[in-house]
This record gives sequence, structure tokens and C-alpha cells, in this order.
Amino acid sequence: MTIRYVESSRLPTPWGTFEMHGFEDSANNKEHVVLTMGDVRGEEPVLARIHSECLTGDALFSLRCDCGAQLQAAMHKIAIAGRGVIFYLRQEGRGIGLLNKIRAYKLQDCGADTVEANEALGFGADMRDYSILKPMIEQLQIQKIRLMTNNPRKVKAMKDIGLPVVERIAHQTGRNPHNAKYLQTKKGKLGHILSDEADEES
Ligand SMILES: Nc1nc2c(ncn2[C@@H]2O[C@H](COP(=O)(O)OP(=O)(O)OP(=O)(O)O)[C@@H](O)[C@H]2O)c(=O)[nH]1
Ligand SMILES: [Zn+2]
Repeated sequence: MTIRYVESSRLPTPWGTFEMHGFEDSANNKEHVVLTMGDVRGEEPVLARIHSECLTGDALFSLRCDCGAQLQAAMHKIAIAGRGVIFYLRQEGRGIGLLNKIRAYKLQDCGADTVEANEALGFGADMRDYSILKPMIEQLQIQKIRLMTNNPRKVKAMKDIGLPVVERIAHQTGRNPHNAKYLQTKKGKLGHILSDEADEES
């Protein structure tokens, strides 16, 4: 495995102080971050979010997707629980990278949906590889998780790397008029479990 643990530090946030753990992947020079709160080791399942980088949603307040709202909601829920983990994976644009995501957005501006846009650019609908989580989980001694996600692929991916998901917790927030079609495509083509009801409070 090409993932190496580098260092940890404190990360104060509006929701509380996390511990931030840095990892590097020598295969592609990607730098990944894991935030933990409380003692995540041991038998007791850990409240967890596996979050793929979305520069536009997480840092630039984009309303094209639900990423920023989901990240904040996860930090909030973990702070309330006092214990949890967020894997912040540098798999921008479902693994196609930022510039290709901009290309995909341009195609979506012209009428394609998020899956059609990826495919028109020669990519699969979702190019992410979750096996990189295995060394991170081992380093942090996490044994079981309760996963905040609407994406059944993430649950299956954890099974594939041998990390029990004892519960999937729906994580639906951030719906707005700009991302309605995107969320509909996630549900219809990518298999996300999304209700048409209003979002949960976060
Ligand atoms: N290629 C592409 N990527 C997008 C688009 N919109 C958002 N993304 C990326 O999709 C990814 C969303 O990842 P996550 O927040 O982990 O969410 P998810 O797999 O949708 O599942 P949840 O756990 O239910 O949120 C991020 O990497 C975003 O950059 C798009 O239109 N095209
Ligand atoms: Zn996003």
C-alpha cells in the first residue's frame, strides 16, 4: 500500500476541536486528511463520514451540489456525539479531478446530467477508489463504524476492505433549486437513497 501516515495536530472549528491526521499517497502525491474527535479506537462503533473532496462545494459555497452542507452537518453531528471521524479524501469530482469536473459542469450547463457529462469526457460515472481507507483505519485503530451517507456504494466499499458498517445513517441536507436535478440523477442513476421529503435538520 502506498499510503503513509505523516503527522497529527489539533484543528479547532466552529463545531469543536478535532484532531487532524495527515496521510500521503506516494502513488499519486495526493494528501489526505482524517479528522477525529474523542477516542475512536476500540469496539464501540464510531460515527463516521467518508467525504470526497469538492473544492467548489466545500470551500467556494457552490450550490451545484450538496457537499458543503453535508460536510458541515457531519462535523456538527460528530461534535454533538463527542466522538467520530471524517475521512476527507482528495478524490475531487468523484475521482476525475477539479479541471475535469469544470469540464463536466460545462456539459451540464448545456443540458447533460452528471453521469452523461462524465461519460462524454471518457470517464466512468464514479471513479473513486476507497481501498486507500484501509491503512488510515489501521493507523487510527478504528474497528467498526456508523456511516453517515446516502450512497450504498460506500457501504459496500467498506465491506470490501473489511470494515464493518453496523449502521447506515441517512445524511440528506443541502437541497436547493440549483442542485435539484443533480440530486435526482444521484438517486436515479447512481443509486443514492434520497427521499423526496424535505431535508433533515442539521
Ligand atoms: N464528476 C462530477 N463530480 C461531482 C459533481 N458534483 C459533485 N461532484 C463530486 O462528487 C463527490 C461527492 O462526494 P461525497 O460528498 O463523498 O458524496 P456521495 O458519494 O455523493 O455520497 P454521500 O455520502 O451520500 O454524500 C465530490 O468528489 C464532488 O466533487 C459533478 O457534477 N460531476
Ligand atoms: Zn460538491
